[in-house]
Amino acid sequence: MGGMRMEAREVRAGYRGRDVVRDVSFTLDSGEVLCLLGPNGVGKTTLFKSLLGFIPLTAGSLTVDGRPVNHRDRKATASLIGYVPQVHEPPFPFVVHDVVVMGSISRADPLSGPPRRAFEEADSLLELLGVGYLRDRVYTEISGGERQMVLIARALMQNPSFLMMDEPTSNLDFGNQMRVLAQVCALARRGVGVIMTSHFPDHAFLCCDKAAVMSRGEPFRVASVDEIVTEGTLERAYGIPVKVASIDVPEHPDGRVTTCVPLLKTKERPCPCEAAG
Ligand SMILES: Nc1ncnc2c1ncn2[C@@H]1O[C@H](COP(=O)(O)OP(=O)(O)OP(=O)(O)O)[C@@H](O)[C@H]1O
Repeated sequence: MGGMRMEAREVRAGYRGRDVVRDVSFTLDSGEVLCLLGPNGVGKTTLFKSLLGFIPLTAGSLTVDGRPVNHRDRKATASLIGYVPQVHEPPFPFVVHDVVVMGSISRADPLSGPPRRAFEEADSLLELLGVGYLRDRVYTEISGGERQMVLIARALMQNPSFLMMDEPTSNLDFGNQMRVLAQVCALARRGVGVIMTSHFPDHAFLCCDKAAVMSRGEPFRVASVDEIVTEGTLERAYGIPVKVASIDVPEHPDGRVTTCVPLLKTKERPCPCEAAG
């Protein structure tokens, strides 16, 4: 893999003639992780849908290594850009291994079905993500965190150069959120370029190289996480006071971590113990 560049230029997209996403430009190189933040309804999923070709661009372009991405060529696009949707429950109780194999469907010959090696690949991807034990379980009967890993394995069946992950940590407990973010880092180390959305600005500091905060009425800008995830940007986007703090953590490889703290007005609430006294 290695050494590819995705470039979005002045992308616009929306629904029924109304642009939701305007003038989105960024570059993403192999091995980079871009975190897309922004309030509910601002257009994160819409941007994903347009970059994945589910809805048309009304202006602008998407290229990889300077060549326009042709979404009509499904096979070629599938190996270029993979997609991990939000965790959902499918209508049928498929076995986990089959859900992963289905990820190879755009590569498959429609008459003969998935190639034999797809079955082995599905096994090794589940192992790689640490969930080999789920292989014969029923997808509807596993937890949200386990489902997320299965959906990542399914997307990786295409061996995509770039991966778009829509809220990969939603509905996950604290531990599983971190396990998924650790997998995002591992994918990037293996050369995959990742774009992920999150509702937690801390996630950008935890595992991303670049960030963008989509905010109504503000231009879209991608830059380093430190440049983008600032108190001013978060306050304007989310409408709450926020402190961005760096704290010393000797156990951390960098010795310091940065975290975003929402400033709730806790002083106005009496402490329960005071009220009791
Ligand atoms: N199929 C659709 N038809 C028309 N409008 C839509 C459609 N899907 C989304 N929208 C509108 O587009 C805007 C952006 O929605 P989108 O789902 O992209 O936001 P989001 O940033 O992903 O939100 P969230 O964080 O809540 O998932 C919203 O105003 C939404 O109502």
